[in-house]
Amino acid sequence: MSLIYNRVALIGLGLIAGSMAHAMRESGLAGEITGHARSEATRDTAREIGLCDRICDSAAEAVAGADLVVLAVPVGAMGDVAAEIAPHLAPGATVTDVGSVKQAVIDAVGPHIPDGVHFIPGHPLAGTEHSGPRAGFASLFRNRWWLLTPLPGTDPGAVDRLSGLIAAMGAKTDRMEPGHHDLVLAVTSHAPHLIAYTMVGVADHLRRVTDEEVIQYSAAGFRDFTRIAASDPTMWRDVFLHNKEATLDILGRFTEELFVLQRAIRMGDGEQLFDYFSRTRAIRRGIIEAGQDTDAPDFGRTPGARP
Ligand SMILES: NC(=O)C1=CN([C@@H]2O[C@H](COP(=O)(O)OP(=O)(O)OC[C@H]3O[C@@H](n4cnc5c(N)ncnc54)[C@H](O)[C@@H]3O)[C@@H](O)[C@H]2O)C=CC1
Ligand SMILES: O=C(O)C(=O)Cc1ccc(O)cc1
Repeated sequence: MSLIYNRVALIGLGLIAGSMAHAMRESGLAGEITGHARSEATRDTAREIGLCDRICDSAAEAVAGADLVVLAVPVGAMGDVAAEIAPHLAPGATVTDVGSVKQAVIDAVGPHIPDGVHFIPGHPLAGTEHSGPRAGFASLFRNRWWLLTPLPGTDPGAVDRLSGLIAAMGAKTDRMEPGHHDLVLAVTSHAPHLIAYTMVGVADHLRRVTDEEVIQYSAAGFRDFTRIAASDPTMWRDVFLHNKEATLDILGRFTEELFVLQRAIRMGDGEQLFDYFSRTRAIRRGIIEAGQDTDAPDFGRTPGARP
């Protein structure tokens, strides 16, 4: 594959920026990659592992002359970073971000973007529970969605160029309205993370009573909860504070459903439980049959594939 941007600046050098650096280097998509992180320790680590071509001590230095700037910091830090880099952005450059929330980032970053610079908010739907400059890997985005939420009137050429970079890193792009993005992600990612955090908290209380049994004998479902609950606390604090309404809406609905099931258990209403679980099983099977879960076992869709 070939060069798409001459100079890419990565602000924030964690899992996502690191994975982008590896993916861009693997395929020669950027002429030069500069990087900056707020903490000296992170910059030192990034230098030590050769994450970028140049690690800069200031964000201003990193973005100077860049034709693509990627904001890869926690959602709550996006506005301050945008204010800091704004006077140093090159005319015609594109600024994108990778934040898990879109409307709040647009509100915080948008006002700082100078005329003649394209701002194209984005969100890769790919990640792990690991963070920091050593966490990134080139294949993170492969076969994953990367949503863009461009504002009306954004230069289509700039959006196509960024989409080209994302596709070259192996991801699939789609476009969405920011408010809709935030609602969809509240259902599919933000509320589930909060539920995982809560469930691990509950088990932690119980563990004191049951002498470590909960963790020792935990089956796969609970292990997944503990993996998710090990995610970066700063990042997730910011997600909930900046997608407050949608997350509270979904958690309200979740609580109502939970009470329905709780009552069915109390009343011994096996039929209601069975019907509910049959519906959710059909939803999961529908997702797999539509080929929308690339991680799922094959279930005989492909002739000759192992089940
Ligand atoms: N971790 C995940 O699974 C995913 C994260 N995201 C989003 O990507 C963004 C980055 O997340 P990760 O790479 O996972 O985080 P990370 O915690 O691995 O890295 C964040 C980096 O930002 C730096 N930083 C923090 N505040 C800063 C500031 N004010 N100025 C400069 N640097 C600063 C930190 O030093 C660190 O290098 C977040 O907005 C997050 O919501 C998006 C998709 C998946
Ligand atoms: O590790 C997991 O299971 C994730 O869900 C990763 C993830 C976290 C945050 C995002 O905004 C997108 C993806």
